[in-house]
Amino acid sequence: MAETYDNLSGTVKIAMVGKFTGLSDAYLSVVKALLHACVACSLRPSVEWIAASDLEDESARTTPEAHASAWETLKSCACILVPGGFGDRGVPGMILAAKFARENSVPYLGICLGLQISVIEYSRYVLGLERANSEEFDSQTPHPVVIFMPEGSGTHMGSTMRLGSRITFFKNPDCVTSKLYQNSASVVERHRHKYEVNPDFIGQLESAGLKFVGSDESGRRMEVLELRSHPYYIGVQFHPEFKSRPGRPSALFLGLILAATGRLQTYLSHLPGLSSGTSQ
Ligand SMILES: NC(=O)CC[C@H](N)C(=O)O
Repeated sequence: MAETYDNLSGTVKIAMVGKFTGLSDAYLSVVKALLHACVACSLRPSVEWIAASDLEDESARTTPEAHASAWETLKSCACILVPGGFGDRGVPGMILAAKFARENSVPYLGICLGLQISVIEYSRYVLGLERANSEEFDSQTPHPVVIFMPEGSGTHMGSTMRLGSRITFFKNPDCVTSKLYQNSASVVERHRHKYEVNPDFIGQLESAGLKFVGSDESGRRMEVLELRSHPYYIGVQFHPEFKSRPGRPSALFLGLILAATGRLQTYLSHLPGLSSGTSQ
């Protein structure tokens, strides 16, 4: 691995947009997953850490230099990743980053909170539901597009969090996510969340172009979203970074880096045929 790393030629700039307050190893797995995916593409990752709050309009008034620099960095990156997180700090900035990615065809991967951010962004700016939000950030929102999961975790005692390995079924084998998981019909990935997409808004969001291509076995809990009219815009409720390994990069991180470097379509066209199996 070390030898391979030394021989990497190019660099790919990845914008990581998150809360980033204080020291945290919460993003370590994400950084490693990016490394695994980049090495598989013979590239070095250059991770640009962008504090989401610096992207917010408020920051233009209070800390104009940080605001300008955050936007300059975001615009210089080949792809954008919004990782998981809890709490409302930086959420408006993450929404702006997702909007920027969507409107400018910049490859985007939203993980857990990052998926929920995409749903809020799309609801506000495409459906026109100005105050759409997650109940986590605004319990009074008139448009709760992300809601608290009523049952929490039934199988993991003592926790309101939905945790651990669970299966996601792809509704349509033609979606980019299923293809990246080697054309699997389903995939097992790890979870860690309390909120989920509100099923009452799925119809509206899908009619407006945001497709929910993967769900749990009930079909009501959304696990994967894609924007078809975009080179790579994927949100996942699970955490694909936890199962990424050197030499066996996570499919969605690989997809992000391939899209960022203009190689995704070629890669997808060389995949094996449809399988009815589960990707582990
Ligand atoms: N791990 C996460 O990103 C969690 C997202 C969100 N805070 C939730 O609880 O659902």
